[in-house]
Amino acid sequence: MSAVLAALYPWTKALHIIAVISWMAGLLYLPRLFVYHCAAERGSSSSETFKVMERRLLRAIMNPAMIAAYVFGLSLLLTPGIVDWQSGWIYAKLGLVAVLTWHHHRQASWMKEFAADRNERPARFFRMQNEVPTLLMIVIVIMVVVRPF
Ligand code: HEM
Repeated sequence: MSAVLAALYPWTKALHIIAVISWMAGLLYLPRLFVYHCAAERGSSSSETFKVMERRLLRAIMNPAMIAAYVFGLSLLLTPGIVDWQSGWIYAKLGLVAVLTWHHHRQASWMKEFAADRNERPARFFRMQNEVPTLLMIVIVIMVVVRPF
């Protein structure tokens, strides 16, 4: 098992990065759709179009990309010699990934509110929420590449 993971390491890392990029693209784009959706009248054809776009983005891209990021990320964790469990960066990274995952689920619950025409939040709220995954992504990448502690 360890030998297989070690042999596959470059591929696992490439697939992890591809999955993370796809997940981040969705986490950054879905709140933008919510911003425009706020301006569409309930029941209008544009509101219905936003519902379809939001559902497809979450179900067809974000959910599978998140699962793939976890599967390949966990495989990297199990690859011998990759993570030194005495260093702090890996705990910081995994903690921030947990916050990112929580944010993913918040976005999914907002999508359900829009789908049921029950959103009461203003466009400004979704504009501000857009900063959350951006900040998390910056710190996560610094943790895994710079490994400051
Ligand atoms: C989903 C849970 C995740 C787990 C379990 C995980 C775990 C890991 C591990 C163990 C590595 C290997 C480090 C190495 O090869 O040196 C890695 C690499 C990497 N991860 Fe993650 N990760 C996760 C999510 C993320 C997220 C959300 C991001 C970015 C927003 C990210 C960005 C990266 C990058 C850029 C690398 C490559 C770093 C390098 O060049 O060595 N990961 N990840």
